[in-house]
Amino acid sequence: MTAPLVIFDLDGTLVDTAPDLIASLNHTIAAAGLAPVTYADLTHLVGQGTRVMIRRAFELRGRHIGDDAIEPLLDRFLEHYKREMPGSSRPYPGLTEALDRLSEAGANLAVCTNKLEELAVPLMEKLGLLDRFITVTGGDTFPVRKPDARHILGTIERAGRRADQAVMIGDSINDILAARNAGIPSIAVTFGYSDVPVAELQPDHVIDHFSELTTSLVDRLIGAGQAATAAQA
Ligand SMILES: O=C(O)COP(=O)(O)O
Ligand SMILES: [Mg+2]
Repeated sequence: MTAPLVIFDLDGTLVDTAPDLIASLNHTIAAAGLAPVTYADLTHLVGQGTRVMIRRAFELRGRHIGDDAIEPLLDRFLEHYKREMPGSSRPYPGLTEALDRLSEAGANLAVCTNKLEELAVPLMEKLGLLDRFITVTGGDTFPVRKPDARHILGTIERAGRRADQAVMIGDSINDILAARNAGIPSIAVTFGYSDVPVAELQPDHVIDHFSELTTSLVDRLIGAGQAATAAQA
């Protein structure tokens, strides 16, 4: 079997960024007089990038915000988030061991996140993760983002690989839908920021800890995907 391409989501999958997202979001919306949001709120707000997160925070408080009004608030968020980076954000337990395991077995690793590239890349760099991945694509890398299949397919192309060699690992509906739309298998993690239990999203597999992310699991899911495609042909 050719070496797999293992594609990871970032926020809520590779790295626990919630405390810093909440701090920067609350700093941002305080400027508009909005009350601070909590971790429970964040699971409904995060997933579609910073602009959508700000808009959803306004909706949560019963306020509408137009596209033009978001831009200065986005700048306020970016300035705060970049200044504090990496703040208290840390890779999830067992991540580095899992990445070592996969790399030693010959897998290629990539990141497909809806976070802006200008935040995703330096965050990963500061956490010592960047060099492990052959490509990192963000929510603004292509004209579309997850759950659009083209975000994942574009990531696979940048990695120089094919869709039938890839698996997607994520924490939210955007990841599982994007994988389904791209026709690749998915693994959901239970420790991220989904607003529903991830099993309800019907991923191909669910893990509670990175110790469960083994090369045999990855090979099995990719092999099953290839078998299903062959059966349809
Ligand atoms: O920051 C977001 O809104 C989403 O980021 P993710 O795609 O890495 O989960
Ligand atoms: Mg995520």
